Amino acid sequence: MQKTSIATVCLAGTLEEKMRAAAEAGFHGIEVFEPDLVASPLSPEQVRDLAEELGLTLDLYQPFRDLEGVPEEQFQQNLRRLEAKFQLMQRLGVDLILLCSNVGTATNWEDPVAVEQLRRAADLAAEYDVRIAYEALAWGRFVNTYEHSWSLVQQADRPNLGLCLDSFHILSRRGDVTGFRDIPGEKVFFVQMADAPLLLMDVLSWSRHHRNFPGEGGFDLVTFMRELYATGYTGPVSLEVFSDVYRQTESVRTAREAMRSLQWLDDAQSGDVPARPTGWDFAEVRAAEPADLVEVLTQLGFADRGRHRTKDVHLFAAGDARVVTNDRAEAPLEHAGGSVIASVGLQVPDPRSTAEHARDLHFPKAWRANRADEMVLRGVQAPDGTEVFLAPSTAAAPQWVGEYGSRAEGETAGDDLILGIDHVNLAQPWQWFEEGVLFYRSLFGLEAQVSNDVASPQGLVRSEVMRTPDGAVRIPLNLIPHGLDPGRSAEPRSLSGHVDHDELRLKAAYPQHVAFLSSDAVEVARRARGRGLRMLPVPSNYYEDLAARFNLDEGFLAELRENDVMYDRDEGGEFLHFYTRTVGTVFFEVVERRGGYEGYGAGSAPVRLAAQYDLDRQ
Ligand SMILES: O=C(O)c1ccc(O)c(O)c1
Ligand SMILES: [Mg+2]
Repeated sequence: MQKTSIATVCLAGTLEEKMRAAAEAGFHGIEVFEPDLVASPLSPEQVRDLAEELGLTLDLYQPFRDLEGVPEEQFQQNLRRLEAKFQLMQRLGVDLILLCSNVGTATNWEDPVAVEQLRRAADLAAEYDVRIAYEALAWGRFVNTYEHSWSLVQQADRPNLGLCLDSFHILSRRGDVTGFRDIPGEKVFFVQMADAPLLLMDVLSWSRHHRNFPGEGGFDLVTFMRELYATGYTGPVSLEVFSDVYRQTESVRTAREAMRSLQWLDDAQSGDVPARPTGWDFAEVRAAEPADLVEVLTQLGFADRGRHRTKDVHLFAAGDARVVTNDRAEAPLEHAGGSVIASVGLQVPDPRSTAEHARDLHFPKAWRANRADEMVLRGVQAPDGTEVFLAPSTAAAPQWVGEYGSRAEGETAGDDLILGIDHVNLAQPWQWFEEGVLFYRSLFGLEAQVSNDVASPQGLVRSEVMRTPDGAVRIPLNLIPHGLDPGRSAEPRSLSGHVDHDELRLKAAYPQHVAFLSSDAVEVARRARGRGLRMLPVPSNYYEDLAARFNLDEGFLAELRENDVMYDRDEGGEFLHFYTRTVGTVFFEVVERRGGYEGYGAGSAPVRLAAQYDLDRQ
């Protein structure tokens, strides 16, 4: 990897805390963001000494604003302002300054005037051995593309005047990065990387609030890096992320996430794609009231495959869907009145190499005590605390199934209409949503489907599905809005080691679910009702709306309505699904996909959330 750097604006805390966090995470250097310095009690000399002590280089001083394209008198004032910064930079020991394209004070723009002023600024900088990196802000008044900034830099023709390429400014405007080929690498003085969710909003607000780290958003940063390296650029790759989330989360954790994002980008850019999971091995649900869980699973058609030889857990199975449940009430869950998807098992081609990859990315390990004669699954902890176990890909029943019960395998198969796990929906505390996206992308090569917002009575739930291209593994991540946040603070979770009791308790406060794939959802619902299952009730208004939206056969509609089964249709095919009552905070869904339907029942999620909210309050 090339030299790594991070802008202090990415991190929470004081300048000193930011610097310590960057060093702790292993960054080579930092960009000093001016407002952080101005607000710091440290003198420039002390900042310089602290950097040296921490082993950090000070790579860039930024930003300098609104210099060019102004009337001469104003320009002279700007030069004085600039010179003061050069003097400051000498005290800091920084020799590169970032100059943003003018966003306000330039009024009668003419390229030649700006060129001449950039040239004069560069000549002044040369007296201080300073270099200037000119950055086209996406909302620059006249210069807002890198092509334009490059044209001005070329015309100004000074060795100490070059470009800063910032992925956000370029990709937010759908810039064409193949144009980098026209720029010699040595004229790129600095590179700032940021990702962002693909939002439709003005670029300034998008940039100032919603940037995130590479791999957490929707930009094609892989192509960006390839084109950048093709110029021969060898300078630092720096992160510059303005984020409402990361400004308030623990800085060491954020810095580690930032470093991981660069590792992912480096791997991805060199064509290194992680081995993808081939399917679900199991889901583990723990409840304060395990008997309730057992009841719902049994009613759904799951067979009790017995207790584990040595642990207080039970296996329930139907088709290839396997759910492990706790036998005894767990104190922390009881306290929260909840339940939790404690872990999931993913089948991967080579668990050992996925585990090694997890270690390289510094994801904490998940541990389970095992006896010598038991199959050991390697595990890793997702940012939300969910443990993800790595099982070998297999078409047959996994080997560990033999550790349960005494009955011969296959004797109690469960309902034959249930085929396997379709998806596992994991609620994400707001401060770790982005980390969740990078976790599944960097470790498992999952891809993010376009996100959407789902209305709930307690706020908007942002939902983003991480999935394998073939759909074998789908993990919708739901960002829990503040209204639903049970008072969880942004306190750092332990960065290594086991999910502790507090962790479990907090996680148990969020609704999560496991969805099973079936070949006939209406029939599964009918049978389950026959066994006494309480479904999530669907209001009559929903079916009237369905009738209006789709020209459904009367009999079919009645069948859906009688069984509380919901319906959706798109170009690909049809979707039928229903939800069970909630046990603590976990519930189950049964889905049927007809044709090439790839969604999750858009339109039904708000109805589900409202129904659950209603039940919760009864
Ligand atoms: O939002 C800004 O003003 C701003 C400042 C400096 C940068 O490097 C940048 O990308 C944006
Ligand atoms: Mg920038």
